[in-house]
Amino acid sequence: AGPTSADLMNDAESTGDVLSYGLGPWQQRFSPLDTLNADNVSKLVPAFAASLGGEKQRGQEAQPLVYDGTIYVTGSYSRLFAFDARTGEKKWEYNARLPDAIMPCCDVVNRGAAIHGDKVIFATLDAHLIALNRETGKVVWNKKLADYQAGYSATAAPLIVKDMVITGNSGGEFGIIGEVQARNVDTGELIWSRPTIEGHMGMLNGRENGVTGKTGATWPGDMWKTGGGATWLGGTYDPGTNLLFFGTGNPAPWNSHLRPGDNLYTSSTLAIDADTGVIKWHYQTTPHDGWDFDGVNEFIPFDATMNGKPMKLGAKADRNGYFYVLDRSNGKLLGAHKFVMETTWANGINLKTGRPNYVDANRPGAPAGPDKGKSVFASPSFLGGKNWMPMAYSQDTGLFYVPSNDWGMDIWNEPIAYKKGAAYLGAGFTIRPIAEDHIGALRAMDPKTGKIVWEYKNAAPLWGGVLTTHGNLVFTGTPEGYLKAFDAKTGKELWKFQTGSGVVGSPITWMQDGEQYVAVMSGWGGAVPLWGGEVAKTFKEISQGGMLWVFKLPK
Ligand SMILES: O=C(O)c1cc(C(=O)O)c2c(n1)C(=O)C(=O)c1cc(C(=O)O)[nH]c1-2
Ligand SMILES: [Ca+2]
Repeated sequence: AGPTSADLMNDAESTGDVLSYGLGPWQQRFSPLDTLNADNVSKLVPAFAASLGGEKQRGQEAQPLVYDGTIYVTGSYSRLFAFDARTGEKKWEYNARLPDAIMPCCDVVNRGAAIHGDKVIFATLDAHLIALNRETGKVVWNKKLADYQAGYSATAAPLIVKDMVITGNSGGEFGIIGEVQARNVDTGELIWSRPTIEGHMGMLNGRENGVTGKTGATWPGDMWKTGGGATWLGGTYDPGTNLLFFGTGNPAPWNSHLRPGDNLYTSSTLAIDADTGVIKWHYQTTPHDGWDFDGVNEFIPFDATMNGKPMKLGAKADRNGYFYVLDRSNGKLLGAHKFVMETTWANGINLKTGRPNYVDANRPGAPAGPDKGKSVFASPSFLGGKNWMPMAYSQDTGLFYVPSNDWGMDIWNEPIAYKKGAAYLGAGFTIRPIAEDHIGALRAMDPKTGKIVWEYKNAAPLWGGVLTTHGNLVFTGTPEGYLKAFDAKTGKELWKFQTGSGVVGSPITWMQDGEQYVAVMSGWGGAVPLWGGEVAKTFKEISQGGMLWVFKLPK
């Protein structure tokens, strides 16, 4: 019959499969396996590889799933594949056959699927949610999430909680309205929805379920009607508090002078009641964002002792360059630490108010008046101190492994008016490196002190997810084509393998036939080659690809 919702909640402990994005509802990306470890990882070799094929090979950001001898993985252009987990032979392929007019902002990516019972489910770039039969790849149901012609799309892996499939949306660069939807996993019918911008109505079981915030409170005039705040990275779930944690993206348009106010609930983390879709608390990382600092980054629950007290915590490495630690039961800020080289837009975060200490001179200038079109240098760049690529938390070392980037940008504002289905930025920009020797930096961060315990610097921006294991290992990929393994305690590089194209996917590990396997997607793409300015030019020689690589120790 396949995995149940209870099996999914147990995914972090069950090592014979990988049932969910992030390896469990907390998405710590921590595996208790240690058959493969810091002493023997240097011997790791490929077991097999499998191509996604297709004429157009682009950004492969997916995390594979493994269940009952099958690897399920999504590919660019909204495709889903089932491969034999022992041989790599293709079992079936589903291609969503997208309309020409889709409007993804940042490449034709997809980050993964979800499985439940006899179904495997994923979201598409034309904003549909599709459930396929796991064995055959045939469509069981197909639901429209939103209107792609208004700029909506979907790139995140769905999350399954209590027989509901929970999705975010994309389109913040087109003035869409961010939303979280919960649907019946068997039928695809909507159970509840929660918009993220104040003034918009939620739904529960076919009835109206409360307006999200008070109209006009933090947005001028009608700006809330096209306010952005996309939930484009999906969410995490804490069974203990029954809270879903969804980050929200940039306010629309980017030009902040057109929308004075905090612009709730953009660039925030929302804690949402899983049963009703009601917002229980929110924490806004960048109030009145003017730099495209989408706050979508994953909020990872973890338990730790702080100031001598055992606490239910959550951490988020934000696009704006600060690493936040909150009490996950109430959203109270406990710590905020810079994790990148520089944050020119703010001098730290005020722990009492929870607000950034803004450096006003480094906000891009107003579109009219004396500061008209004034360009400023800002760091991090709009692609972030950290973008979509998920960090990992080791329950052994107590450290978060954060895939981060050190870079800045020239950014200026322009006038803009909303037009359905058109880009809604009101800003221009060029990204620039800020260090001689690197852009990417994998950083091991102590969440209690904010101390960076070790770092690995990489020439190209890091754009792949991280995995850590009880074998004292940390895995991540590089645009230069390597999957690398590091010692989790010291950061020493222990192993690398050249996959033939940039690695921007998220690695996984599992036990099969008494051996520990590791798998990752290879295939360069995502936002950097499209939006990276000076940086994109430097790395334009990286080859495209679309391969699943699977590794194990020799027998
Ligand atoms: O506001 C949005 O709706 C939205 C969506 C997405 C997306 O769905 O991939 C990205 C962004 N914004 C974004 O700002 C961004 O830097 C970005 C990078 C990537 C990527 O996959 O490489 N997606 C997105
Ligand atoms: Ca965005």
